[in-house]
Amino acid sequence: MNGRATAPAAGTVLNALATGVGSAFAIDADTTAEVSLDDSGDIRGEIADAPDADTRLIERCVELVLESADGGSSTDESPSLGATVRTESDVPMASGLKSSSAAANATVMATLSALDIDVEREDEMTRKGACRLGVQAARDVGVTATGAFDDASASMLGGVTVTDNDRDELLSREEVSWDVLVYTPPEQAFSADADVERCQRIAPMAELVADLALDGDYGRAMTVNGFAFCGALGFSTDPLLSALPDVDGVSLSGTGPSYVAVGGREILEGVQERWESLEGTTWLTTTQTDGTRTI
Ligand SMILES: Nc1ncnc2c1ncn2[C@@H]1O[C@H](COP(=O)(O)OP(=O)(O)OP(=O)(O)O)[C@@H](O)[C@H]1O
Ligand SMILES: O=C(O)C1=C[C@@H](O)[C@@H](O)[C@H](O)C1
Repeated sequence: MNGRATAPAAGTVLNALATGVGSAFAIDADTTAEVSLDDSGDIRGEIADAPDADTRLIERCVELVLESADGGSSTDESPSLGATVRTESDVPMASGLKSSSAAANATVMATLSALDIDVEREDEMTRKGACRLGVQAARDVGVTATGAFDDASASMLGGVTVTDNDRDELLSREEVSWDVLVYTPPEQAFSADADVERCQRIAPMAELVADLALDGDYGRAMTVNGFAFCGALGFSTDPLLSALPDVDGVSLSGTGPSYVAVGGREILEGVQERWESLEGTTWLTTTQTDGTRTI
């Protein structure tokens, strides 16, 4: 009774902290989860290379899947299921690249796979249903401001999504094929610590970004988002300015500290040279359209 799944990280088009509407795109950098079911009654999480990191999110994901699969059929006499869950990730935690959504999706999918439940069959558990369990887990353990259904849906479904995080509703999804440049400074910014009140002050800008994103004008949407949220969250706009005007779009990703840019490959290589003079790491990748998969 083992399951393994991998989920992509994501970059931001629109941060949902201002209005509850958000938009994100899956990128080709993965978090993998391995779940092993047992009859211990305990759920124990581990994060590779981060022995002191908070494992409550992935433990809660396993717990919610077991509860929803059980449907209240277990009795006092039946052995209670337990599990170990271990994640391994290409992207650093709390860096703005949606590692929490990827970890939640990979864990939910790996647990479903260990239980032999197929998310592609409507009568069992849909992909969106699986995604909503991960969002619920994130809310339960307090690692998110809005639930982050935007990040979670991009990672679960692949492509670029626009969502209403107040209602966990998908407003649009499109498969895109972009080159992506990522810059991650050597620090962490936890979404749960972000100043939501300051973000709410830029709601008119967020509404404009949502309109652009829903029109498919993702590049300009990202750039407006970048300037607005760098201001609200106190991050430098220098990486945005050094990427402009050549890129199609550039933004702070999530609640920072990473930045993402999209555009032609050669243009991004030029921006990478400039971003490499900053402290931290940069890498070139692409968008991802398959979303979360069992492996
Ligand atoms: N690879 C992982 N394995 C298990 N749990 C993780 C992993 N990555 C993140 N988490 C959980 O998510 C929390 C960090 O969430 P947070 O939303 O701040 O980061 P993020 O998703 O990288 O940022 P953002 O939402 O800005 O993209 C961690 O404290 C941990 O509980
Ligand atoms: O925690 C949250 O609710 C969020 C965090 C960031 O990734 C944002 O980009 C996202 O829109 C919402």
